[in-house]
Amino acid sequence: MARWSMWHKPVTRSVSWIEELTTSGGRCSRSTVVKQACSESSSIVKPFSEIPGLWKNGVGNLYNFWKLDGFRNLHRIMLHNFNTFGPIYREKIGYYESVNIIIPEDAAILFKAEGHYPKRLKVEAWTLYRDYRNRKYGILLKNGEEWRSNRVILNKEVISPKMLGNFVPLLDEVGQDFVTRVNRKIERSGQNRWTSDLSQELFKYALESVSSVLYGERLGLMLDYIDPEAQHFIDCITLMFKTTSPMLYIPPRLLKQIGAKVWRDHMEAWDGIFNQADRCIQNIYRQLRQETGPSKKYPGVLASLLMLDKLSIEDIKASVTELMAGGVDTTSITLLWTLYELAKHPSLQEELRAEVAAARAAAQGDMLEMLNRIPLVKGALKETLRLHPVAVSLQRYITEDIIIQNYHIPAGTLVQLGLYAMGRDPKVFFRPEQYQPSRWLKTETHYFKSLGFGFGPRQCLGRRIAEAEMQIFLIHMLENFRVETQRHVDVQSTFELILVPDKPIILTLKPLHASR
Ligand code: HEM
Repeated sequence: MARWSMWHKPVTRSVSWIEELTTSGGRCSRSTVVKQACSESSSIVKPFSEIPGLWKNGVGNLYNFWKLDGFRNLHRIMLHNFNTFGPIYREKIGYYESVNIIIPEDAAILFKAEGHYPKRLKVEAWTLYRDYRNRKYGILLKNGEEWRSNRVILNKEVISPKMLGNFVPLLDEVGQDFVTRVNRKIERSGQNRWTSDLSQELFKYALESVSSVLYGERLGLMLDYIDPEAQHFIDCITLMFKTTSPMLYIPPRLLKQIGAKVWRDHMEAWDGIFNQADRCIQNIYRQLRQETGPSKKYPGVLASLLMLDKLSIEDIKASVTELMAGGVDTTSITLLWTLYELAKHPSLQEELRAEVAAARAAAQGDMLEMLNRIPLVKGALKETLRLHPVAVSLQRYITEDIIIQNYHIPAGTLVQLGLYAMGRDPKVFFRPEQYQPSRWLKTETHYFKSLGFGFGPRQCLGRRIAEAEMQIFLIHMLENFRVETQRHVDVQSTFELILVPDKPIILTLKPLHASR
């Protein structure tokens, strides 16, 4: 515990160096200043080898990790390690080696050292699949200059605020259809309510939303009969994530060689994802070639990229597939957690409902305008991502030497910010166990605290789509239904590469208005 109380002192020093660096007119290189600072204060900067942690025996650590069911408990193990070692620790599990940090100010130092081509942990299972099937890497897996040149083009079509006007009407339509679907379920129940594990419904909502933005077309997942291929795609994404986590620690090449089931399942999952994405992409490509004149309607991200003609078709296909795969479990699980929290906090739910009603009245129903008037709804989503982040950690290979918590960390090291641990740390968030969306409205500093979508040029490419999709969903749900949950059901997270609920979340939706 003594370590914890020392946290903030050295951090202030490190940050002021970085501030000095960034305000020095850019003439002095950062590494030079760090080196200078190192030599001036070498008595207090401790070497890399002194960082506390378990990093000397990767195989032994892997065995212990496996005994602790670490493949599913990674987030809890990280939390425990920060409690044991303090705000920085080094670890090696199997062939995976990293330095882990938790303090927002240290995150600022990390991201300042990410370089021009930020690089995350390489997920070898994903690259091995593409190499094996001879498929191109998309934006998620590319690195270096190729990543940057692709990302600059994709940014304009996917994450630029200008695109929101195109995305919102498409997402709004899906949101309205979800309400109709829930009303149908309520009607059929004959009990004026619908109680269910909503996860499958939310997967469909998320896939319908992201596909509608990517392809400018609906897949029809809000209808009673749905295409079995689309359902298969959803199942494949879940399987793909689940089978990735053990392969973070055991080399997938080895598992492939011995024909391990986890590798075979992983291949099957990616095959299903690529096949469905190929079908959607070919369909739009065919339509585009048959079109005669320009259309006023927004054609979707894929068609826009094809018409722009700045990326090769293979690059477009690879990135659109990754956008489609990245756009399902991420938003749907965040929405599920949000509904769960709102069900547990009925008066907060009423506050949000009142905010949405006022926004609807002030914006006269204009959805784009409404999105500017719902700060508490946005706070609720941030709060969900604080307590239930999709990613356990953010990672970067640093491109220059840095000093964190008075330890020297050499360039090339994989440094991870423990997002889950940070969100639950009482030194970072006041009463972290409480779900309080209003904490994000206060003027107190949120410096490097809201990192659910990552940070900087390598942050989540789908962020704009995800945020709009989730805000629109909550607007429609709050306007139409009251969400309730069974009392005393405590749901935790489990690690399946992304964090997911460890048991079904059963929710009851009750209509606010009598059916017409
Ligand atoms: C609640 C929803 C979501 C969360 C919390 C989330 C979170 C993240 C995080 C933490 C990263 C890594 C960022 C970094 O390293 O700094 C990421 C990357 C990425 N996300 Fe998301 N994501 C969400 C939804 C989506 C959606 C809807 C899409 C697609 C439409 C998407 C596509 C991507 C892609 C392509 C990348 C890789 C970008 C790159 O490497 O340049 N995500 N996401």
